[in-house]
Order: sequence, then structure tokens, then C-alpha cells
Amino acid sequence: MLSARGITKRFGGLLAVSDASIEVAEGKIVAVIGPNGAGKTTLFAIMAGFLRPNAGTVTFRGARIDGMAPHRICRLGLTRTFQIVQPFAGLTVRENIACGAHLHHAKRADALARAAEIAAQVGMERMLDQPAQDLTVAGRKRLELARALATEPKLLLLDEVMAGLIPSEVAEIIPTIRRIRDSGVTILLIEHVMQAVMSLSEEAYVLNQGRIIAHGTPQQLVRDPQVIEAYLGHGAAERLHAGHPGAQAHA
Ligand SMILES: Nc1ncnc2c1ncn2[C@@H]1O[C@H](COP(=O)(O)OP(=O)(O)OP(=O)(O)O)[C@@H](O)[C@H]1O
Repeated sequence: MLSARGITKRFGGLLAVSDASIEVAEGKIVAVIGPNGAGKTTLFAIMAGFLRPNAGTVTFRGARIDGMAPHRICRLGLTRTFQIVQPFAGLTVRENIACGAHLHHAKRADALARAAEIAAQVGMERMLDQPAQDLTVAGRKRLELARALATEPKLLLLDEVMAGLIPSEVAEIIPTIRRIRDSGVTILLIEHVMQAVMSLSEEAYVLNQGRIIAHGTPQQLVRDPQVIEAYLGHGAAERLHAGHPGAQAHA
């Protein structure tokens, strides 16, 4: 469904993404993990049209989309969420979701009706008339998810939708994401919360310093010495295997 090949992105002298390739098959939940500054968000921004790569191609459902404007990519069925959630604070939950629904529903009444359906999908049906500014962090994250879903994507890129949530909130949002996939939306997610990656994704890519250093099931990756080193520093894999008391992988 999505194929990013040989993606490279420089910011001045900084190589943020270097020759990275990712494939996402229809119906999957695929994760991109990696330490802070690894280039994950930059890669997402390229796939969704917010940044143009210096090299490489992105193909979505058979069409070349690298360099295409975000609204055109969104219309093709690829939508991203943002790590820093910025709903329209003065609008209600229903109105915020309707903004996304307007992509396919020109009439306000239709967009508002669709917003109510989407809210139910993410467990916000009782918050429809609440102003977005009154939502908790978890509520804002769900609203971000709902706004993206309202554009009726075929592929949803989720940028750290679980960041800042407490474990019980993470546990609540995981089945929501699984239900979204089961409804026919393929998902590519960036996530630091490993509990979520382990239980949600069938496949993950590890990005470190702009490069894809590993690809496999999350269960394979947490045992991969290269991945452990990327997260915990040089020599960590050896220390971990030696049972060093201070070496606890969060990867
Ligand atoms: N617009 C920009 N201009 C200059 N440098 C940038 C820009 N965007 C990102 N970078 C740099 O590119 C590198 C990759 O950043 P990116 O945000 O993609 O990493 P990340 O893996 O998403 O990190 P995090 O997990 O902290 O969100 C970092 O060194 C970052 O400082």
C-alpha cells in the first residue's frame, strides 16, 4: 500500500533521514521506533507531503506522492496525526471532527453527522458538545485521532498518539486503534510506548540516526543487539546479556 524507498532528508548540514526504505502492506499495523532525534517525524512528514525529500520516492496505492501537497495526499487516502496536538480550542469536539469530515462532505449538516459517528469510533460520543479546550491530554489525543479518521483515510500515520498518557489510558486507546484497523484502515505508527508497540504491531522498523537499522516483529527487535545498543548506548547489549543490574531495556 505504501512504499518509501531510499528516502534521504537533510536540514542544512544535518542528515535527518538517510537512505531509509519502508513498506507497509494493506491491513497491517506497522510501527516505526527509535531514539529521540532518530528521524521518525521527518520520515512521516515526507510521506504525508509536509516535507520534500532530497532523494528517494514515496508510492501510495500505486501513485508517486513524494513532493505532492499534503491536502492532495490526504484526498488520496493518507492522513497523519501530529505529536503536538492543536485542536481548534474554541470549537466543540463535534465541530473539530467535522473539520476533517468536510474533506468528503461539503454540507455542514452531513459533516456534523459524520463527526458524531467518528466520535463513537474513538469513544468520544459523550463529549461531542464539550469545547476542545476543556479536554484532558487523553481526550485531546483521541480528538486528534478522530479528526484524522474523519478524512476517511486508507492509511493513517499516527505520530506518538500515546505520548503523555498514563498506563491505564494507554490500555484504553490500544483496543481503539485495533478497532480502527479492523474497520479497514491500515496503520503506520511512531511510538515510544513499547507496551503499545508490542501489543499492537505485527511489524516494526527501527530508525537510528536517520538510518533503518532493523526490521522485524517487535518480539524479534527487542532481542536484537543492534537495537538494544541504539537505545541504551555502546556495550549495552553485552551488559544486558551478562545480567548487568543497571541495564534494563526499555526498547
Ligand atoms: N525543520 C527542521 N530543521 C532543522 N532540523 C530539523 C528539523 N526537523 C527535524 N530536525 C532535526 O532532524 C533530526 C531528526 O528529527 P525528528 O524530529 O525527525 O526525530 P524523531 O525521531 O521524530 O525524534 P523524537 O522522537 O524526539 O520526536 C533531529 O536532529 C532534529 O533536530
